[in-house]
Amino acid sequence: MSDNKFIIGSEEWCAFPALGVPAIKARVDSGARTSSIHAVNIRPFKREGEPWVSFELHPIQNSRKIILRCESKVIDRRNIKSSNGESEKRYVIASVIQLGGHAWEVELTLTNRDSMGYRMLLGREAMSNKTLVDPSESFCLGEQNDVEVEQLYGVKTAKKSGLKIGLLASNPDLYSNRRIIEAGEQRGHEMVFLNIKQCYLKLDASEPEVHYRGGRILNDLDAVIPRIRPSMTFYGCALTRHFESLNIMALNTSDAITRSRDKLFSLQLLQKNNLDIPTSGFANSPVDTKDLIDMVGGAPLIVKLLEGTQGKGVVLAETTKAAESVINAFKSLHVNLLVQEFIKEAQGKDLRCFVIDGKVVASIERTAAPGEFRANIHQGGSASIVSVSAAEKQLALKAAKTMGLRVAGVDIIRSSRGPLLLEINSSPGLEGIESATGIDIAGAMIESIEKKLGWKAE
Ligand SMILES: Nc1ncnc2c1ncn2[C@@H]1O[C@H](COP(=O)(O)OP(=O)(O)OP(=O)(O)O)[C@@H](O)[C@H]1O
Ligand SMILES: [Mg+2]
Ligand SMILES: [Mg+2]
Repeated sequence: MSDNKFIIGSEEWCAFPALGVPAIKARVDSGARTSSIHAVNIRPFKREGEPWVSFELHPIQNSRKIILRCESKVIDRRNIKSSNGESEKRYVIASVIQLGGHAWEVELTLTNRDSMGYRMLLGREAMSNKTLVDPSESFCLGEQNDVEVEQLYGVKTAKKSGLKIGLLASNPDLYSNRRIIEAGEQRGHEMVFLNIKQCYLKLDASEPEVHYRGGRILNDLDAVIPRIRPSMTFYGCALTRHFESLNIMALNTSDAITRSRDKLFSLQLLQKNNLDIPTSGFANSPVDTKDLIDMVGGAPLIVKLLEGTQGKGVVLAETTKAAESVINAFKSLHVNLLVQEFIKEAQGKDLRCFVIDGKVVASIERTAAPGEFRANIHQGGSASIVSVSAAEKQLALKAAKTMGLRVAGVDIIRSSRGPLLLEINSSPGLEGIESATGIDIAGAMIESIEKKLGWKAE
């Protein structure tokens, strides 16, 4: 039976002549049914009435130095479950694989394998009747070193190019947005400012697209940085989600942004994960106002609108009477509000920790203007450098992780019972914190994209 089968190891070098790929290292995995190959910026198109795709392939593991654009006829679209259990609809192509001296046609699904070690996975369907696997061996059909592989690509090597990164925002003149564009360009990338309102979406099972006013198609971006203002949350998150469905990386995902924009939901998520927050209460009916006030320890207390920013919806009620009338007044206007214990001992100060990729990259202390308890810069607060304790750092990191944010501005208030989380921002401003600390935070944000996409400067 196995007479004409040949043995392969757990990794092998393959080639796909029709795709213009002279060498790609594959992980051999008989536990996987289908084979897949790394593909980004996948663009479906029609050729002589038939469905085709063009895609970019970075054939070298953990590197984007070499980029090939490949084209192939599409033979199917299929739901594939990846190793992390998530299902994804993928294009399927057929191509002749060369392995050692052997060649035969295999099916490949196209997917972004940036987060995987290998740019290609050889599954059992492609092996059947051809090969036997010896998992204890590697490169049974010959090894190739980096230099040889790069030489093979020599002629085809695209000139070293940066990434193409879209900034999804509203105002290009804002300090934070200017800095992000500048930092990306400084690091050698092509930065595109995209006004969220001018993007529109094509929802289609086989050809999803994002268009920009005037008709330009934005499917060729490598990554997007969503900087969605609160009033644009719904549309901005839908747009970010659409980019994600095109396999374009979002620095913060639409899910995480949506989650963090709901203050009540965020607090629930934080307390569920045992992270300390000020005791807070939420009720539907004014009938419960009195008890709600008692529940958080009575006046003085804080009343927060669920949809406030820059400190605008945060009120300090000094007495029980004042608290009752403020709460009932808001209730009669049908706005959702949160009642919260007042952390008096913070004396109008709070901390902002800027978290990127599981690290606190910068922290400042904000101090409220005289006579004010809100430390927001927009309320006249001032920023200064501060050293934060290990416990405070831990709290900030856990909070960002709980919310699923790769980039987060975590606000912490120092109470007599330790640091408490106030809120977590998915589009934290850069001006106050960069000027107080002198740290290149915009650069660190771009670096996070580079890392995630395996891009390295020459
Ligand atoms: N429970 C509290 N006790 C004492 N001070 C508080 C409390 N909650 C908020 N503050 C103060 O009020 C400020 C604004 O509150 P918070 O951050 O919750 O509101 P915001 O409107 O969402 O602001 P942002 O612009 O940061 O999103 C805080 O930075 C802090 O200084
Ligand atoms: Mg806020
Ligand atoms: Mg705040």
